[in-house]
Amino acid sequence: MSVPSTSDMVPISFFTQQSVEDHGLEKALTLLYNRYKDRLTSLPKEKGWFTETLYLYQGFWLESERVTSAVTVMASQDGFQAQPTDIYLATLQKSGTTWIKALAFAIVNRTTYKTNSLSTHPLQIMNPHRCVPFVETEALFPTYVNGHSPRLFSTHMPYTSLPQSILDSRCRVVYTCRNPKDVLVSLFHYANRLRDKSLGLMTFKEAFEMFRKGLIPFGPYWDHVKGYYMAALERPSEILFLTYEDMQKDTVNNVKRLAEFLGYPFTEEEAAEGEVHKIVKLCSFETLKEVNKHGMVGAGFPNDVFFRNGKIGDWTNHLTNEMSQILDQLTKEKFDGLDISF
Ligand SMILES: Nc1ncnc2c1ncn2[C@@H]1O[C@H](COP(=O)(O)OS(=O)(=O)O)[C@@H](OP(=O)(O)O)[C@H]1O
Repeated sequence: MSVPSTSDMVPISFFTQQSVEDHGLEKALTLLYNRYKDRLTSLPKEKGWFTETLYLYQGFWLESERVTSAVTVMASQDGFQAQPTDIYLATLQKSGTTWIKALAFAIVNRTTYKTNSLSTHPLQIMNPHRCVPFVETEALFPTYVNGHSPRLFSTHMPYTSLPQSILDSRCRVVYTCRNPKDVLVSLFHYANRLRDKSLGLMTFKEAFEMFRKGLIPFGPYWDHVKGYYMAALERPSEILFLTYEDMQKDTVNNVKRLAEFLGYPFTEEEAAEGEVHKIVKLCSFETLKEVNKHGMVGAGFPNDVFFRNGKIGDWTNHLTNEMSQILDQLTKEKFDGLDISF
């Protein structure tokens, strides 16, 4: 896979083979682990999905040593500096992170990366995860070095755990959530592809039991969603709350809404030229899956792992009636009084 040279617009991503080799991802994670291990040992623990351990930190379960994990969250809280023009794309894993990264990147950078010259568009060449870095990974390797604005970041951190500088900066935050039953199914397949080989494969029953107890990375699911939902109610001009399902059902109008919220509304001229549709197509599951058939995002993360089937409702092929009812009941209780539907 050829990688375009770094420009002012694409952040220098540590998430490339080259820089992983140069800097040593494992070494960086080990350094962070050593810095925070005293804090980790005092935390409640459970079995992880990807690694041996999930730690309960600030009310949420975090894996031990991964790119987005307890130690990278702690390091971000200690050192991450937000800028007022930053844009944050927050999600729980498997809720549409890759898709929203592609859309936001394409929208914000559309004058530099034109949808008319698709063959050179970064999203036709590399994974959306390489175009938009995680806040959590800034603690490992800073990615924006050219004073580029706005900086686009994603994060899996719960609202209440965001670095204080993000909360204080009043930057724009986009939160995307997804039906918990589809999140569970997606996470189950993802974990079985990526978890430490020594742990063996998970059964779906095992995954379900952990999910319902809230034991997922950055979970409980319901608390994560509710945290951002409440924040969006309080600060609607700063936090946009989207669902994966709405995005699927009416992609065009939600992309327009996203562009407006981000401060990059489509002009009438662009609308007449079909720019919205071009961006929707560029970021569609089918297009991105094809681009990402081969290669790696970075060490241990094949490009194709982020594109499974991209549909609403695959849970019907995995959950028994009883499992479905249990999760429906939990969702009803936890989201009581909130206007969230899938
Ligand atoms: N462009 C686009 N459009 C629609 N759906 C998409 C797209 N890209 C990825 N996907 C599907 O999203 C699921 C992966 O979720 P995330 O991107 O949040 O995963 S991650 O947190 O970044 O690991 C995963 O869902 P499942 O297919 O149900 O497993 C992906 O297939």
